[in-house]
Parts: sequence; C-alpha cells; structure tokens
Amino acid sequence: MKVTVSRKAHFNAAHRLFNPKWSDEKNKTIFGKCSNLNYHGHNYELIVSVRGELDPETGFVMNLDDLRKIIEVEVEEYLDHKNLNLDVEEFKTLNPTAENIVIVIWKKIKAKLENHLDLKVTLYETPRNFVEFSGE
Ligand SMILES: Nc1nc2c(c(=O)[nH]1)N=C([C@H](O)[C@H](O)COP(=O)(O)OP(=O)(O)OP(=O)(O)O)CN2
Repeated sequence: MKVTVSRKAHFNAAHRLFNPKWSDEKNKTIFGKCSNLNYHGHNYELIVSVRGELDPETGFVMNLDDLRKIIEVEVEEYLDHKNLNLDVEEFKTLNPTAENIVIVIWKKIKAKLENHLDLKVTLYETPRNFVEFSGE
C-alpha cells in the first residue's frame, strides 16, 4: 500500500516573463503586465507531496522533518527573496513561468529523495493560479 505525505512551503520572488528573441512590444502583447521591464513579485506557495510504501519499522513514507530540511535548502534558500531572472542560474536562460519554476523545483527535490519515492510538486503563483508537476 502506498501513502502520500505532503508539506507546504512558501517563498517570495521577483520575475519578468519574456522571450529574448522577441521585441519588448511582442513580449508585452504575449505576457502582458508579467513582462514589465522592471520585474514584479509573487508570494509563491507550494505543496510538496511524496508517495511511497511505508517503512514497516517507522510507519513513515519518509520522515517529514527530512522533507522540511530538503525544501528549506533546495527551495527556500535557493529562491526566497531572489530575482529569478537575475539571481537564479536556471532562469538566466529559461523563462520563469510557473510551469518552468515547478519543473526546476521538482528536479532539485527529486535529486535529494530516495529513488523509490514518487514526487509531485504543486506551485501556486497567485491564490488562484497554480501548476502541478509529477515528472512525466
Ligand atoms: N501558463 C501561464 N500563464 C501565466 C503565467 C504562467 O506562469 N504560466 N504567469 C502569469 C503571471 O506571471 C502571473 O501569474 C499573473 O499574475 P496576476 O496578474 O497577479 O494574476 P491574476 O490577475 O490572475 O491574479 P489572481 O490573484 O490569481 O486573480 C500570467 N499567465
């Protein structure tokens, strides 16, 4: 039997959505106010869900305190209070859409989990806009 355990987290970050191959005008047409030249910020919320068999000795899928520490290093220390376009290596060449951000977060957390565990990350960019990634 598999069980899913989850932990919530959050970070604040600034970004600008744009495609460097396009003019500022075209970026404004496609990305609207999200393409503001001087950036804008979001209070990102995330739910990190790990699914797997229970360890018969602990009754845990994984220790949620270990998951807390992974999120602290891989997400909060890496992204909190950053300008995603300027400060975060991946987004120097990748548009920091919610879709691309959730994939970057998923890869960083997945690399720290035991191989047999499945991972899903849900990222809220606003209280009503959210994306999910499970590695498929
Ligand atoms: N597929 C995507 N579409 C959009 C993305 C994205 O990452 N992927 N991003 C944006 C904007 O960056 C941002 O999400 C929009 O923010 P905001 O204008 O504040 O959104 P709302 O007006 O809808 O605010 P609510 O509070 O959610 O009503 C746009 N599109």
